Amino acid sequence: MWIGVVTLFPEMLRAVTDYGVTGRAIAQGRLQVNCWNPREFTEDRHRTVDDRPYGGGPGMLMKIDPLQKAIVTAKQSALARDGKTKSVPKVIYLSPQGKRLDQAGVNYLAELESMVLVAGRYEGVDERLIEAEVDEEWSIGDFVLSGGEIPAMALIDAVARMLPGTLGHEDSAIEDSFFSGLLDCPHYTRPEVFQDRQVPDVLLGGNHEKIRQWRLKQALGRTWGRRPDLLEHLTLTSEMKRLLDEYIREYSV
Ligand SMILES: NC(=O)c1ccc(NCc2ccccc2)nc1
Repeated sequence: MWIGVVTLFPEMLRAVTDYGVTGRAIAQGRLQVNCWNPREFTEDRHRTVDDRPYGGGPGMLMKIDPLQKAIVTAKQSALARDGKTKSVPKVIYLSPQGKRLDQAGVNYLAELESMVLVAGRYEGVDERLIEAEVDEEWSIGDFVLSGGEIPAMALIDAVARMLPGTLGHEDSAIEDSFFSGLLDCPHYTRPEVFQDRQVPDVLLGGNHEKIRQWRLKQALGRTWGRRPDLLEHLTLTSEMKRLLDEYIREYSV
């Protein structure tokens, strides 16, 4: 997948390009991340990228012209890259006003061939730039950050995990609770006893079917207890209903 990022702080993207699962996906050629800095597209002596809002009020907005030039250049670069037929990259703006990102949204974005992520700074951008250049607006949560770079990197990371060949153990994405719509089950590793706390016996037993059922029951129970709203959107199999009932009965004793 080809991802362009329009940002005033391209160095921040090293957090995903130089480390971990995302860094490996890039090293293995499964993911490309390129940055374009609006400041490189300014034409004034002071390389101005922000301006005051019409109507007054606190803070500044990103200037339209340098931002638009950066977005257009990123899109052209996506289309000019060598290789097979290319679709025009989707331009995505990260903002608190966007659609809430969840795993379903990540799965949808992971299917795209390319995208340009626009990381806003200051109080955001001129609405006419959004109308003229942005295809989709997404939010990683109901809170305001000082810039869209961290949301952009969160999106890149979540999408990169879904690319084929990224997760060594293919099942881990599928077992990812959010992939299944449930919260994750508890996890344990050595030592067997930590501060008098034991690892659940079933996990030491080696009976994979019992372990699968225990993990599913724990995931269902935790979702029921911590995020009942997630359960509302799920169709439970008869096995899931049985396991959740067991959990609730044990929980209520
Ligand atoms: N919740 C998010 O995804 C998010 C995205 C960006 C951001 N800060 C930059 C910005 C501020 C105001 C308007 C547009 C962009 N903060 C949070």
